Amino acid sequence: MEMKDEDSSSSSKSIIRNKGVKHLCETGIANVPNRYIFPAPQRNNEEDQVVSNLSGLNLKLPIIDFAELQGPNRLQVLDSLAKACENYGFFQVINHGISNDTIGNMIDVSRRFFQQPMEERSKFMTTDVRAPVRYGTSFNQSTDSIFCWRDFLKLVCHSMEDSLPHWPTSPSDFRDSICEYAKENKFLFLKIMEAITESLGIVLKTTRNDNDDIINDFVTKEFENGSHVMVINCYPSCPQPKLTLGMPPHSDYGFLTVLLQDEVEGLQIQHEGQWITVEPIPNSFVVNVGDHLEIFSNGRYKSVLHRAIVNSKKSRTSVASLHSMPFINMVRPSPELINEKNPRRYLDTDFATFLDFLSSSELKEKNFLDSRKC
Ligand SMILES: O=C(O)CCC(=O)C(=O)O
Ligand SMILES: [Fe+2]
Repeated sequence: MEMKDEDSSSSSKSIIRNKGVKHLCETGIANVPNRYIFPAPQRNNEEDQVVSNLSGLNLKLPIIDFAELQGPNRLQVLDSLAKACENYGFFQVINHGISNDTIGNMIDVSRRFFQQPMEERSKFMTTDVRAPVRYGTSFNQSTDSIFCWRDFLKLVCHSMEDSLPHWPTSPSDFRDSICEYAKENKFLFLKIMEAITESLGIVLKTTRNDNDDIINDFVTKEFENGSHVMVINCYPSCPQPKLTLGMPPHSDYGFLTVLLQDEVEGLQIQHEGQWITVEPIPNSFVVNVGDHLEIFSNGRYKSVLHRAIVNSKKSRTSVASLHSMPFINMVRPSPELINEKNPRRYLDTDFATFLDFLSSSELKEKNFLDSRKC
C-alpha cells in the first residue's frame, strides 16, 4: 500500500518517529489514515458478525475449571482439555487461584501506563525485538506494510534480575504489580502444562519436593526456567473500526499464551472457517495453544489463528503472557508421540530461528509454523 503521510518512508528514523495509534488518537482524528486500512476481505465484515451472533451459544469457548482439575474429577477435565486443544486450540480457565486483586491491579496499572504523556511512554521505544522492554505500535513497525490499531509494551519476565532494572518506574507501582502478576501467571502456566502433558498421554516421571508435593519432572525441567514474555496491548477506540484491525490474524510462537482481557470484546478466533468473538468472562484467562505446543504434540494440538478487532466506543486492554522453554532449547515433537502411524511432522526449531524470521518478514498468518513442517 502506498503511504503518503510523513512517516511513510521505511528508514529507521521514520520508524522511531511513528508514535503509535494512541498518540494519533490524542491528536484528534476523524478518519482512519490510509496506512491503517486493511484490504476489504481482511477486515471485520458485517456478515461474519451476524453469523457469530446468531450461533453465539454453540460457539462458546470450552471452559476449564482449574479447581476441578486439581480434584477427583481430574481425568474428566483432562479429557475436556484435550478436546479443547484439538478442536479449538483455545479454552478459558476459571477458578484458577489468581486473586481478583492481582488481576485488577494488572489491568489498572496497564491502563495507567498508557495514559501517561507520550514522553514517558516513548522512553521505551526501540526497534530491537530482543530488548528487555519495548514500546511499539502495530505488530512489527519495521516490516508491516499496513499498520494495525494497537500499541504495546513488551516485557521480558524471565531472567528478571537482568530485565527488571530496565522496566518503567512510572507509574510508581508498575514494577511491583507486574512482578506479582508475572509470578502467579507463571505458576498457573506450569500447572496447566502439567495437565497438558498428562492429557497427551506422555509418561510422567514424578518426584516429591521438600513439602511432599508431587513434582512433574518433565515440566519442572523444561519450563521452570523457561521463557516468559508479557505483552500489554492497548487498542484505543477507533473512529472507523471496520476499516482496520487491532491485530491481524496470527498464531502465537510459544507453548501456551495465558491472556487476560478486560471487559471489552475484541479477541476473535478462527473456528471452522469463521471468526468467533471470545466473550470476556470477568477474572478468567483465555489460554491458547502456541506453535511450539503444536510442534511438541506433533500436530495433535492446534495453534489456531486469532486476531483482535476494535470498536468506536471503548478502548481495550489485554495482557498476553507467552510461555515456552528457555530460548536456547530446541523444540521438537515429543518422541512419545511419534510412531509408524504418526510420523514426525515438524522440524526441530529454536527461538533464534523464530526471531530471525520475525525480524525479516511481515506477520503473515501461520507462516512460521508452515516453515517448520517436514
Ligand atoms: O488482545 C487480544 O485479545 C489478543 C492479543 C494477542 O493475540 C497477542 O498478544 O498475541
Ligand atoms: Fe496472539
